[in-house]
Amino acid sequence: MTETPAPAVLSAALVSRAPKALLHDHLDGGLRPQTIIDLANESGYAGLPASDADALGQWFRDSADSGSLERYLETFSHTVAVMQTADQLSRVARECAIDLAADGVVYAETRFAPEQHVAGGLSLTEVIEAVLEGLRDGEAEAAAAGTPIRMVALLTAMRHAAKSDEIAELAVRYRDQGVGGFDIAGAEAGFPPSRHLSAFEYLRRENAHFTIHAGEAFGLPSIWEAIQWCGADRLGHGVRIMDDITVSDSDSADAEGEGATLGRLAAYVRDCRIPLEMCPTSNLQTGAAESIATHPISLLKDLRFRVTINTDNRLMSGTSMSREMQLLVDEAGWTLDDLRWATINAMKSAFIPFDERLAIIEHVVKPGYAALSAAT
Ligand SMILES: O=c1[nH]cnc2c1ncn2[C@H]1C[C@H](O)[C@@H](CO)O1
Ligand SMILES: [Zn+2]
Repeated sequence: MTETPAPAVLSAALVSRAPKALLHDHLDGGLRPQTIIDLANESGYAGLPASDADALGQWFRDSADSGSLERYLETFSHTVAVMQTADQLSRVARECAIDLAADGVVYAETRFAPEQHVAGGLSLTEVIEAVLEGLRDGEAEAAAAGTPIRMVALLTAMRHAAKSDEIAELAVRYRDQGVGGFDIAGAEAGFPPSRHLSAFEYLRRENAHFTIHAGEAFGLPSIWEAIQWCGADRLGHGVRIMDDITVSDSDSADAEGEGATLGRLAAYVRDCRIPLEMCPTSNLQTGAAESIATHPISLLKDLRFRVTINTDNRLMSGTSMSREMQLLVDEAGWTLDDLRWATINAMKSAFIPFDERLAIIEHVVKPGYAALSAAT
């Protein structure tokens, strides 16, 4: 993005200090392995594939590394199994806020599907309230530790199920209490966004925000429906927008994206500044991309799409915001200016009011990057 030469190396220490904004992180995909073990022991869940934290973490990473979204999603049965009481949900949410803050994340939206957490007898509202309480506790602890973070929850409906109307209503009911918006997730092929049209129409009537997982395991029709039928504010992943971009020969798009031609849908996404919640490591695991070096995120950055960097599932991908950023620096040549740009993109696209977004950009993100630039 910049004309100035990139520093030779952006060290891990420097990247970890950079302020970060995270729009796409699943609460049930980010548990600490030791917490899963603790909660399984306390609740009597006997289904874990390993009893030692390191081995369990490795099991999640390996099992999620299958090249298939459907198989990737199977690993969530273990995390969801230990998120069925209010205490369990609050603990996971509190630790999510603390872990993200310790990684330099200053603003995060974490998403979860309330309907997956009622097997232990909780109501949907009890699930939501337990998560919100944990997020508030985590924010307070992070602030006390000198790493303030603003946490927002997104409510997800599972796209194969039929709860989206109810979950959308809850997203509206809790919007002034820490819920920023709505999402649909789960297997994409065979479950187009338009299945949940009534939920999206309701949210639009209510002036509420939503994002849709689209263009991850399925291509342009899914992205097109998400935007043009459903009216999504943002795209979860959206990596397959590449199917509507022609690069004249594979190496010819230069650092400004010259040499690339956009189809109508890609042009619309760029023209309307529709944010892309991109999750590089997750895409390698589900087969949506081949390598970090060739991941579409870099071409989309050069073409000035509204690109953001995200973790998706920190447990399944063994990742963090710092790691995702560092991979882009080391393997795709991203600079500190690029990281700053993507962070501001994310803040501009956040599901909090405009004045609050601006305050974080002006008072946290820009000064943070200025201090890092001065240090390089
Ligand atoms: O990357 C993803 N694509 C589609 N669905 C996903 C992805 N990561 C997690 N999920 C699902 C599994 C979780 O149980 C659910 C709610 O967070 O969302
Ligand atoms: Zn996701």
